[in-house]
Amino acid sequence: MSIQTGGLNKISLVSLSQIRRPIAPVLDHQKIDAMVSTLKGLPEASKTCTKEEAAAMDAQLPPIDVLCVRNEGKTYYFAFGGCHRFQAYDRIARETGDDVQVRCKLIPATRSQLHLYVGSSLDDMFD
Ligand SMILES: Nc1ncnc2c1ncn2[C@@H]1O[C@H](COP(=O)(O)OP(=O)(O)OP(=O)(O)O)[C@@H](O)[C@H]1O
Repeated sequence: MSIQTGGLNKISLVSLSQIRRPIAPVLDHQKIDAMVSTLKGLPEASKTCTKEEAAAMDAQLPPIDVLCVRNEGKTYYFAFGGCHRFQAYDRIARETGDDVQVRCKLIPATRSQLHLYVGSSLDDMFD
């Protein structure tokens, strides 16, 4: 649980295709395999977390913190963490050919807060 979402209990579903991920991840592919297994409800799901954690997660991945920014009347979603969970969702989307719903904790943010993360690329974020 992050500092920003410690007090937010609500979990929202946002389409994978709607979430912008400006920063390229460094990945552990075994972890992604295990997460994909979790999403598919397969037994090897508990490889990268304890059995108790996996059971508590009820065959789901923990929600990902997603910034939610309003700009010119539209809502934009940005994620800077959750790299491995996104890769797992990406794989399921590729395999099924469908957009998938991502479990998120939405954090309302302003343009200037987003600027802290992306710097001078801010305007490119809303293309
Ligand atoms: N196979 C799995 N099944 C279910 N949950 C998992 C699995 N592997 C890890 N988790 C849980 O998913 C959460 C995120 O894991 P982790 O931080 O390793 O990946 P991440 O998605 O890249 O996130 P971050 O960018 O915050 O590091 C943790 O709470 C972890 O316990």
